[in-house]
Amino acid sequence: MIMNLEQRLRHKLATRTKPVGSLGRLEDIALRIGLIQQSTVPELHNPAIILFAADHGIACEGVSSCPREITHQMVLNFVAGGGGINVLARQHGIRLSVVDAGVDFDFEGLSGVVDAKVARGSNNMLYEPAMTIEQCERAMEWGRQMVETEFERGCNVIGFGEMGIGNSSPAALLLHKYSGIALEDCVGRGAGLSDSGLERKYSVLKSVARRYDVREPLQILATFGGLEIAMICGGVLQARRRNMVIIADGFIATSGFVAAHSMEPDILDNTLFSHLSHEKGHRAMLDYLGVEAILQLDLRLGEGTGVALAYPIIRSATLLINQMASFESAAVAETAI
Ligand SMILES: Cc1cc2ncn([C@H]3O[C@H](COP(=O)(O)O)[C@@H](O)[C@H]3O)c2cc1C
Ligand SMILES: O=C(O)c1cccnc1
Repeated sequence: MIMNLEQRLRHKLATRTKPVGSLGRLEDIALRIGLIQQSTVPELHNPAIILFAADHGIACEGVSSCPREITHQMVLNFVAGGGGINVLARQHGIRLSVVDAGVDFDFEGLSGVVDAKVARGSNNMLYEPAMTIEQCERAMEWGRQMVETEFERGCNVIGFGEMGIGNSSPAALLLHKYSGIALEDCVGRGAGLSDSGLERKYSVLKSVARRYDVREPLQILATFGGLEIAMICGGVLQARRRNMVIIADGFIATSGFVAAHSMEPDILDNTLFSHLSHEKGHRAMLDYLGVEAILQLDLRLGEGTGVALAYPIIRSATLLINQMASFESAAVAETAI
């Protein structure tokens, strides 16, 4: 009998020295990566996380519990190696690039920050679209270029992180606009809003949502998105083109995947979803995409931290399918199961 690739992968998993199916979702992950790479010996090389940072015009409407300056202060912290993502990327041997997608601060050529600044933050979408179409396209192009650089370095597994005070607002609006899910179910506390802060955020975002009637995917992204989210969107599209394994992070980064999915639904074939965030709309977001997350740790940080935490598990899946003995090679009786 001639088996197709999926059948061969399933057969390989079923004949490793373990009860059938006992590696649970790790088997699904191995299967997925095998299908992406069209190989029964899938391998991950040179893992990378690209962290895109940007400011947001909407942040001055009191939609975040934090002041805008934290965006650039955190970028400096990432460069110094002190962010949560720095710790996790170091721990797991993941290359981290930090990109100024549109921070309202002059880093003056600081080494360790890629200068991709399209603007000093997005516009306040309460009054005008967050980005012009041209800015949005430029941001997407930067995302593509950053991924291309990683591809040229031999990277075949990539994740995206974000930093940008106020960016849970564009993420909520993008989910609402692309999916049609009620805005109320998309808006959460972000970095830590109080009850009254959450009410204010919802009322501001309701005004924004009503202000524009745009339906075309790129227009939605330009109107309601942010520069770092547009870069993630462009990056995801390029990573799919280069047939990489793509790892999605939390609510905010995944909004870039929702945008990419609206332009090219096939990105889902290459994507693994690292974790279910504590942020309110994330479960609805994953349900909308029809996917399940690997981890559930109540993280609500972003930065790519979920990607870094899920990576060793994803890698384990490839090591297991490649390195475990088969019943035959180890002379273990298959009937033992
Ligand atoms: C110190 C600090 C570090 C962070 N790292 C990521 N975020 C996260 O929180 C922000 C989104 O939440 P909101 O929309 O409520 O502003 C983003 O910067 C996100 O990356 C942080 C937030 C803070 C305060
Ligand atoms: O899930 C996320 O990406 C998230 C949630 C809250 C704050 N920052 C990021």
